[in-house]
Amino acid sequence: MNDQTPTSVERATKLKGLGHSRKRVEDVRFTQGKGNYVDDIKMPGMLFGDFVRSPYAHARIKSINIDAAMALPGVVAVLTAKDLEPLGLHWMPTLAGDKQMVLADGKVLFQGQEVAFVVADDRYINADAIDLVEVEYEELPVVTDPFKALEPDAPVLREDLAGQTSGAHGARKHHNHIFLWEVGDEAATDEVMADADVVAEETVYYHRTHPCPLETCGCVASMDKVNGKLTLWGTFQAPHVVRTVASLLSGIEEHNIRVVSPDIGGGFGNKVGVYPGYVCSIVASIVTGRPVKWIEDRMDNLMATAFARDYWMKGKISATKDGKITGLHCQVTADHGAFDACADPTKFPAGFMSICTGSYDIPVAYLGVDGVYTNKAPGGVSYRCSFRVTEAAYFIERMIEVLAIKLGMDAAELRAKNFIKKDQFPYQSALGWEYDSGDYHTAWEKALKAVDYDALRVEQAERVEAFKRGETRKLLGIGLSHFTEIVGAGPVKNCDILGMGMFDSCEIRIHPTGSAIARLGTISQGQGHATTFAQILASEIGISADSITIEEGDTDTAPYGLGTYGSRSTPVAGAAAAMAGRKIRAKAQMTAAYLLEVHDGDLEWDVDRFIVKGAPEQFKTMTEIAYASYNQAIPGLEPGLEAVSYYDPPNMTYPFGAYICVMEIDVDTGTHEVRRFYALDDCGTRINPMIIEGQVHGGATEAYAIAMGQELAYDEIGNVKTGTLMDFFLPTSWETPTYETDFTETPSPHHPIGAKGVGESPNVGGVPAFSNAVHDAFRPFGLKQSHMPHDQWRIWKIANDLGLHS
Ligand code: PCD
Ligand SMILES: [Cu+]
Repeated sequence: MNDQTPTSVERATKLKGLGHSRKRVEDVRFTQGKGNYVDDIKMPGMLFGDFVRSPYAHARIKSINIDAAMALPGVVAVLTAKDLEPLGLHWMPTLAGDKQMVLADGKVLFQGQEVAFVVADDRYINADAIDLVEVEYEELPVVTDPFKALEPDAPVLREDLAGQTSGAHGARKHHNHIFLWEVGDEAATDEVMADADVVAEETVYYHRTHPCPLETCGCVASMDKVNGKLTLWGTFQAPHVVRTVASLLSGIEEHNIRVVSPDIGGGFGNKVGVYPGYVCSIVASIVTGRPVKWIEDRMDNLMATAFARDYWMKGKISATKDGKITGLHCQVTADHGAFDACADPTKFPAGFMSICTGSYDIPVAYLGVDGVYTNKAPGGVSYRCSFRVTEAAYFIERMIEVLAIKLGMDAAELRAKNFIKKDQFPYQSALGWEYDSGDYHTAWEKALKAVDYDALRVEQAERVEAFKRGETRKLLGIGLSHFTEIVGAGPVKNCDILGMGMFDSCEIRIHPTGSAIARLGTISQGQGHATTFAQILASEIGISADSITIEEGDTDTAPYGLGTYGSRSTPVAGAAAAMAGRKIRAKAQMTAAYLLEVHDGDLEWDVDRFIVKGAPEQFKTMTEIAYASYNQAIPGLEPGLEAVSYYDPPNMTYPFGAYICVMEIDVDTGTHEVRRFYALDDCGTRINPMIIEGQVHGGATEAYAIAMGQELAYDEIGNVKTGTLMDFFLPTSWETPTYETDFTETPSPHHPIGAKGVGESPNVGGVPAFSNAVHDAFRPFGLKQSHMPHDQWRIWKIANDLGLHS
């Protein structure tokens, strides 16, 4: 080699592959206002659809009169359940094995429920027409409390299920009961609790909230009657699933349906489910023969689309006197709203709530979850948390704190004492998971050291003394959280959605001049897949990330995949990308061997080329190989250089992290100030450190929102009290704390590049850190448990109840 030849390191740097903080390629378009969102789609002759929604949470519909609305010029159609019934589309299946009304069929079950679909020439006519639809309601008694819903004389919500003693997930014990899901060994757990030295008990409530992405949900449906093709653009987190479901529901053959997710303005789980708006838009387009657009407004989105959480978790945790945890018992009452439309893998009606033993080595455990119907909107989703993992993490991280209080032990020490040890991985949890890898002690020690934990405890103790002497009105809280996530659903053998196995895919096509396009079955909603998937491929196939186009979201071109949620893109589609890349390399090696006139086995891969072993000056670069693949006849090889991989992961990945929040609380006003927030994440091999940092900032901010003020609140008669952004807390830059990010790197042993997901981790770990900080500030004054969100009023109330205002 002469001096001009770049070294391997120089060439690797140029590729911008794994570990490179490559700038997000999608941002050029976004920052210049050149994104292409659903509402940007405009078609000739396009109509607009919008819903008449129920003002009541529970009412019988006595009549619907559409005459006045139809008489308004510009109104093309008004659909009601009666129009959908002959098509069998007035109800639709939910992702959880239940069914849901598309348009109110005889009654309404939550405020904001879709009653009629008005189709008109423009949005303004629509708004007027909605007011002209006359619906006569007869109010029925409302149940918004899941415990009251299970009382013997509670009103019957789902009359359609009358007499059905079992549902999609087993026996129903009451007319408002959906299922009881049980995991673990209850008898053994009870036994351990009975003779334990110490048992701490607490009810932990994780309130109802909402993902509230900046862009609301919407779609454009266009039925081309001439060639029988339906095109559906929409804010879908799982476009292929939408295509399959649309085909099964409508009877239109799947090849005649094209589903496209264009740019999406945030998903956060909200855009996983199937909503009545999609069905009605498709029907309206078929009926009118014109494209129909439906876009929610903010209130529609908050009131009627997928909520998150609403879990009442009754816990018991037992330990020896010196703090070794011996058992965990968790009984959940889960408020699912009017229809069970939770987005979870079929066999997991409470998602991965059974990860609630967290980061700890707990020998026996039991989890029971009762799903309950109430008069609230349907659609429990994993709002930035893989299928109920934030609920699980919040539960265990609160129980640890409660146990520490009971034991009189430091909560950081109690955690360290019970962590699963590094040499215990792969670790079999009492509730059935196999944790693939972890090194919790290292992460925890790093975190405690970074914030100087011991000094903080000293400062806190001094603060309490100063407070008692009347020298200050501010308390100091130290919020600890060590979480274990479970992401990357999932092995097809136990994870499916409506029977569709949860693999994912990547298809790569190398062009003759050595650049490439790759398509995947996932869909970015802001995560930056176009940037990071190209990086995985760059490292695998030796083509610069800048020369690789990544495409997702068009079912006519992308290979089948289950979509993006549950931080599954990196663990599953990312793995498929690496595997497809390796197929490309395997074929490239044969081509290189032919060109260099050596045996395949005499070659070795070196960043972007194959070199002859022992003779590195003889090589063929990927660019040369690409050209030869198309333009030179190579005996025994087909022309072209393409590969596809459908990847069924052997297990999920288990990212983890250590978060610490230091918070000042003003006892008199109930205000708080986050003095410090330290977030250490371990997501295995890091593809793009800068994107990871962005993910942590975003997720921690959503965690902050949820813990400190965000709530989807209802009054007793089922009115949504937080249906606008005036009331529903979305932090602005003004409220958002500053974050310090850090990492350790424990690769997943089964993922081809060792990567684990990270997008949801900061929410999973962040919520307990913020909430524990509030609790910890008041702990010296006797506070054990109080419910989120910790808004100003609730914090003031804690202080008041503890007698700190007198
Ligand atoms: N190791 C690693 C991992 C990861 N990464 C990166 O990061 C991201 C993320 O990833 P993940 O974790 O895998 O995830 P995904 O799948 O992709 O995504 C999903 C997520 O994501 C998150 N984030 C975000 N961001 C934004 N911007 N937007 C949005 O919307 C969102 N969302 C959220 C959510 S909620 Mo669910 O749905 O609830 O279930 S789930 C979720 C991407 O880009 C990747 O590549 C890296 O770099 N490395
Ligand atoms: Cu979740």
